[in-house]
Amino acid sequence: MRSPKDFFRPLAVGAPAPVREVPFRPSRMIHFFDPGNEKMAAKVPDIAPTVDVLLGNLEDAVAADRKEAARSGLVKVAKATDLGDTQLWTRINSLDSPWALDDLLTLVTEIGDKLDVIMVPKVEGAEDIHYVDRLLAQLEAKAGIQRPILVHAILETATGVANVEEIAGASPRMQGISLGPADLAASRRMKTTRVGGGHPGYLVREDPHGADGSAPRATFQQDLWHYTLARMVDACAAHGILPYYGPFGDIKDTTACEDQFRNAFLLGCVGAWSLHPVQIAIAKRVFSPSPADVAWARKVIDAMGDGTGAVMIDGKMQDDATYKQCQVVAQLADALAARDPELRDAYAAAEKE
Ligand SMILES: CCC(=O)SCCNC(=O)CCNC(=O)[C@H](O)C(C)(C)COP(=O)(O)OP(=O)(O)OC[C@H]1O[C@@H](n2cnc3c(N)ncnc32)[C@H](O)[C@@H]1OP(=O)(O)O
Ligand SMILES: O=CC(=O)O
Ligand SMILES: [Mg+2]
Repeated sequence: MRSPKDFFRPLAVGAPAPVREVPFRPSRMIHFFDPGNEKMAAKVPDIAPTVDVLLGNLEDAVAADRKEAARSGLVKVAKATDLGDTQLWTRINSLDSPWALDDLLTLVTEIGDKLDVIMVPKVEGAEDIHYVDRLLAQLEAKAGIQRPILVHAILETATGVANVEEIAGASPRMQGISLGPADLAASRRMKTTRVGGGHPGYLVREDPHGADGSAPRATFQQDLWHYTLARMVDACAAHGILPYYGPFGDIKDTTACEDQFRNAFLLGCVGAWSLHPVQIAIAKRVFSPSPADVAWARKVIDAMGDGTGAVMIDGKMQDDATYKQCQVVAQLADALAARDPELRDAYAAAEKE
């Protein structure tokens, strides 16, 4: 572990100074595309303005013989496209793969000034982040990059979950963590073959009831991911970085996708991955607080003055804690409204009601 005194020193001579606070930029959906797939890459100029984050994926879902095409495709897209204020991220290959080193060498030297965040898969502990941290500093110095590229970890191994707190605090570059339910299920030897979401077998059953205890008993499906997500949210909040739900693989089941995303939103996540264009609008809807909730939050903030004491609003007690809850909602709304004029108008209209 670096001494707290040295934590914010660049890790290579000539590298930019680390950030002291993770900038909060809207990232309701991290939209995955395969930069080596010409059809998908051609859609980037149209998709970019509709998403908060565009991510060129180099890892899983890109076949081994297409890894180099994906890497060079991302360089091409980044150089050719003006993304405006949409962030550009990449997911590199895992650190034990034959491709990760070249991913970092190529991307930082060729398009490091355009990349906001590098997503690192299968992070197991702080040592993985330390490795990427130092290498990025060396490459940033070599390429003359002026602002540090941030790092995002995927939580998708049992060891990673066991070490999530140290991962979250491993470097000032840490921007956030996403839950990776597919690899995590495999790593834990869970018996689901789905990418995220629930499972009909993971349930609790109502107690026996009726005259002889034989009445039909309701079952309630439970959330397989609740424990990990909650633990990840706490680790992120404790270290001032951002938590995300990851992929939902049943593209056709837009209802269950929305439910899973909403659980994550309510629990503290700021966004989720969109794997297909149909998931973009779902993430946008879910990870933007509703106009009614924003109007309520502002009403409480106004009524609470300096935030101390207690007041009643519409029969509900408000005090310092609810004031802080409402500030979370209002601050998120302000950040999203600054990026999204439609949302800004919806929030303004709801406040007038
Ligand atoms: C499991 C753990 C993980 O690691 S998840 C992250 C890794 N996986 C990914 O990144 C998957 C990304 N998504 C995809 O590859 C595709 O969406 C998959 C799921 C294969 C479905 O593709 P396909 O069968 O073409 O769907 P479709 O016919 O409904 O597509 C309609 C048009 O939309 C396009 N499209 C599809 N996905 C994207 C995308 N992510 N970004 C941009 N465009 C996309 C398709 O190319 C298709 O275009 P067109 O109408 O034929 O011109
Ligand atoms: O990479 C994501 C996952 O779920 O695995
Ligand atoms: Mg994975």
